[in-house]
Amino acid sequence: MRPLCSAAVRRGDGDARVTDVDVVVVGAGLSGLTAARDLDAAGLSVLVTEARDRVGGRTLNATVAGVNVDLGGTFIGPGQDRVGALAAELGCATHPTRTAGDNLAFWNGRVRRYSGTIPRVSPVTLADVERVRLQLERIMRRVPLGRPWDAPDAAELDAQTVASWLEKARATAGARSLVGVITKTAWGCEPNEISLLHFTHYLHACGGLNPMVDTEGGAQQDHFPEGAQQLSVRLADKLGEKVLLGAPTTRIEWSEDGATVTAGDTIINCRNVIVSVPPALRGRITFAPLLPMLHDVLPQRWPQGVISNVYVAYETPFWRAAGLSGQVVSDAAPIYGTFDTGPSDDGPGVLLGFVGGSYARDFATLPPAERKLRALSAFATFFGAAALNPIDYIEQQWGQEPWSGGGPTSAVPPGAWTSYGRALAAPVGPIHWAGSETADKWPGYLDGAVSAGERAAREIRTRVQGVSA
Ligand SMILES: Cc1cc2nc3c(=O)[nH]c(=O)nc-3n(C[C@H](O)[C@H](O)[C@H](O)COP(=O)(O)OP(=O)(O)OC[C@H]3O[C@@H](n4cnc5c(N)ncnc54)[C@H](O)[C@@H]3O)c2cc1C
Repeated sequence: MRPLCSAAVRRGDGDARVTDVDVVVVGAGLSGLTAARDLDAAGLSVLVTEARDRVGGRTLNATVAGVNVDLGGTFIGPGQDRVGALAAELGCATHPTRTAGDNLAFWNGRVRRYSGTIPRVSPVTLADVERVRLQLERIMRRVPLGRPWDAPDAAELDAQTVASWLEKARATAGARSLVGVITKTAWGCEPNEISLLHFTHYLHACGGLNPMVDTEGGAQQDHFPEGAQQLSVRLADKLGEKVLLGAPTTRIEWSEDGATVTAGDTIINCRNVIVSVPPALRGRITFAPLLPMLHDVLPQRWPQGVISNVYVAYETPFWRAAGLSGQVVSDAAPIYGTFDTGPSDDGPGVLLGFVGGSYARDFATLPPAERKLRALSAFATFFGAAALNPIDYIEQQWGQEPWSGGGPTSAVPPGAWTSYGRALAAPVGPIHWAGSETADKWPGYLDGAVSAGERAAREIRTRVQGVSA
């Protein structure tokens, strides 16, 4: 089919600008921009409407003491082929995350050194964590990728939280705390907030617990020295005027033949729409007519977690001289996990810390000076008094970002997948769904954002150009 017309925005009679394109993509995060890139390359006219005045969504570059850092999505690892291929194509280099030296665990009020991923807090806890991991991975193999509701015991898995399952499995307090650190940092929630079906589906989509939590050989293996937002910035640069910033989509009127999208003061007539915002934020868009019931209610049942991250910079990475990697796992608020993302032994030294779950909700309400004090105190508990003298400090509260609604990803509660999951990625007439959370592999990650964008673009090409999906 011929493209409807060029994507160039033109002025209408009144204040509103009216334009026609083949496809409107709502959201200029990595997923939406990947979809737009593919459709543009396939000869379809596209317009990306973005609420913020920047691209990249949950990726955001910043500097601390002059060093590039990521305030959002940061790491990539083996098996994340789609984002790896995109990074290579766009010339976005990656760098191994620093692992040299011992890790630290702050556990039951004591700091201990260890090597590897799982902190050796006690032999009993270690053995129990392994037992729990094996049980969870046995369950995950029953949960089909992209169709968790088809698991033979889906209803049972979706009727319990991770916390209630741990209790039933008689997990030790140590194993429960460790799973708690994982839910706080991976989903921004507590174990009693997400369903076991969601947890095990996610594990399956990542290839298991170790690929998800490991640094070497796992999802934290590499990062982008120029920042992960560069992926979106470079995609947007190629799309040029086809990306409209500061234009929140508020209304989508649709029929089987097409849609009219209202984005800021621009009204766009199009043949198809891809909505790439986090599932919870779909509910802020008025769809006329109303979406089918499952699609309409889903945003209420797909909440984002809450996470904040902090970066502290020092003259030098003094912990390296003490034989430490800069990685910490902690069972106590405010900082549950840290990484060393500094450039070299000469300095500046840079530590990233994650504040997730229920404490992140409290943390966000504290005055900025108090937040900084608490974060520095935690770093000092881990690395000693030298951590109280930073040369720079920055932080990001994802729970207070209106166009993210939290982060890092959706913390899906019991009952949601089995009741509404079928509507997560299923198109409705001309409306298709992208966004990392709709991916079958690595959902909630940069890789999932890319593969979901690619899948949504394929769906549209099948519909419009008859290309096989
Ligand atoms: C603190 C943190 C750490 C993370 N760490 C990692 C990591 O190490 N590795 C990893 O792989 N992933 C990580 N992630 C997750 C990763 O960043 C996301 O999965 C990914 O960036 C999501 O991309 P997306 O395009 O699907 O969604 P988003 O990035 O959320 O993009 C959606 C876009 O839609 C826009 N939007 C929303 N509503 C509207 C509207 N009504 N109209 C128009 N535009 C709208 C938003 O402004 C945004 O630009 C992390 C995330 C956070 C927050």
